[in-house]
Amino acid sequence: DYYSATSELEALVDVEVRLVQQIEFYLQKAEEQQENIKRFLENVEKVPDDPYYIEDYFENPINAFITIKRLVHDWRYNVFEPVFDQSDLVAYKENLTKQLESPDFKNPTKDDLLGATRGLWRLQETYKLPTSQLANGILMPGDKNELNVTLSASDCYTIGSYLNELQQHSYAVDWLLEAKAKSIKEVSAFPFVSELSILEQLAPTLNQVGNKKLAYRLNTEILEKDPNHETALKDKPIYETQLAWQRDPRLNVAASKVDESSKSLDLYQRVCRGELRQSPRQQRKLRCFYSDRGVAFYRLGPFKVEQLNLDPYVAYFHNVISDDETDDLIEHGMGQVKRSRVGTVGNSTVSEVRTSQNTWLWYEQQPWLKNLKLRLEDITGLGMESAEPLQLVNYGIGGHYEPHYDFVEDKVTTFGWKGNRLLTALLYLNEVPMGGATAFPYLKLAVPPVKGSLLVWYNLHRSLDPDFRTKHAGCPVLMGSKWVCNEWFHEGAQEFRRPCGLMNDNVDDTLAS
Ligand SMILES: O=C(O)CCC(=O)C(=O)O
Ligand SMILES: [Fe+2]
Repeated sequence: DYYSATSELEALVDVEVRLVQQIEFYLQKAEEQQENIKRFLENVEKVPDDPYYIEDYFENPINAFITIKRLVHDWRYNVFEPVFDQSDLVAYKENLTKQLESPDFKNPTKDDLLGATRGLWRLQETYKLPTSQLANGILMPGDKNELNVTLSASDCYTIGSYLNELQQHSYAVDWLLEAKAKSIKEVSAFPFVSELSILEQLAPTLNQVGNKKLAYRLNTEILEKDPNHETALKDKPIYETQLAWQRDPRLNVAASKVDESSKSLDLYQRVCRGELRQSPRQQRKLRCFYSDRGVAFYRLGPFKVEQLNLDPYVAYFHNVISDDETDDLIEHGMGQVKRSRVGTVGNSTVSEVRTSQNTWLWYEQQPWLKNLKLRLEDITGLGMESAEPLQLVNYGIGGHYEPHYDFVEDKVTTFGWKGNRLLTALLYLNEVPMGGATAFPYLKLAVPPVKGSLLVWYNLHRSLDPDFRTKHAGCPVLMGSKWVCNEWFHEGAQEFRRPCGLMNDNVDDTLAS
């Protein structure tokens, strides 16, 4: 699909470039034809229509000839035939169809548009972006919108309609209202959407979200524009009855229940927005320092460590990988990534919980990754015998990964001797202009992506019991795209490197120096 990663999106530009070429070719032909016909008409208009002059005019045999020729010949061959003859158009249509259906020309589908709409909606919900701002191309307060992108009435209308399909009716109302306001202002826009079409969507949606009053008013507006409008006529008495009910307080039952899962989602979104963060008191013991991780090789060029949380231990290692390496990884991923799946091996599905694309890199098959592998081992102090291949991930429009644990419940069937995912090493490969932080809702921690830096944390306690405080998420990408690498170190074969403890809650200090 086109919506879950930006690498695929770039291919769309090619599609459009070719479409532009085709249509330009068509326009050029059509314009040439128009020019010819105009010139022809100018000549015809030179013939006097005043009887007094006509006689004079035809005294000249040449004029007589060209007039007759025009009627016998020119009108037919130079005007009617080219205009009415569709064979040029047929050839053109065939050419275009052939291009659109060729295997290297993947047309985006309705699902892509639904996916992109869902992405926009997710951004709007997570970052609390007002619809009118978003419709005018402003992502964050203070954003200057230098590219001057705005959405037209037709765009807003499409988003509204698709949000209805996605059952997000109250957001749909916002977008349709925006479309309505814009359609009144945009008189000569193309593509054009009529106020009536907008009202036809808007009135029932308002009804659905419980705003009966406005639904009724807009339904009346539809009838003002088209007194015989079938649906509006049918809906009118329904709205009237509902309004009468609403006015009766005995029929007014307000029920608002918030379920557990939406509460947890709300917590995550607040962390993504930066509304919830660690207090200075929580942060007071965090330090930044240089570390060679006990490896002589790094004595002269130590890592820059930034502690982000002490228990469970979460830390940033900065400047771990060079621009050349990040570029190589991204370039490698460009043509390879496929829609990400969630669930266990053999039992995974595509899901809106994780909208991104990814691919796996096996170290044995990619000798150029040898240095990176060594570096990851040195930093973590762990071995890669039981580790997974490197996972390369790309997030597109509104791409995110909802809160989850990296460990699995049934480690024996899933991973055998390799055991559970002990430590996550997350490498950030590019700058993300807005959004895309890695959020730990329980730790009130949102880690912004820093290009070339590595985020590490243990998913398991010293006892190898899962540490549920490590629940984390990839916040939606608000602007740009996000490339990361995941490396999961497993329990297997680490017994001397990270010896087990008897207690769950031994504070982990293996990474802390
Ligand atoms: O993209 C992120 O920031 C987090 C990714 C993640 O948690 C995962 O892939 O398991
Ligand atoms: Fe994760």
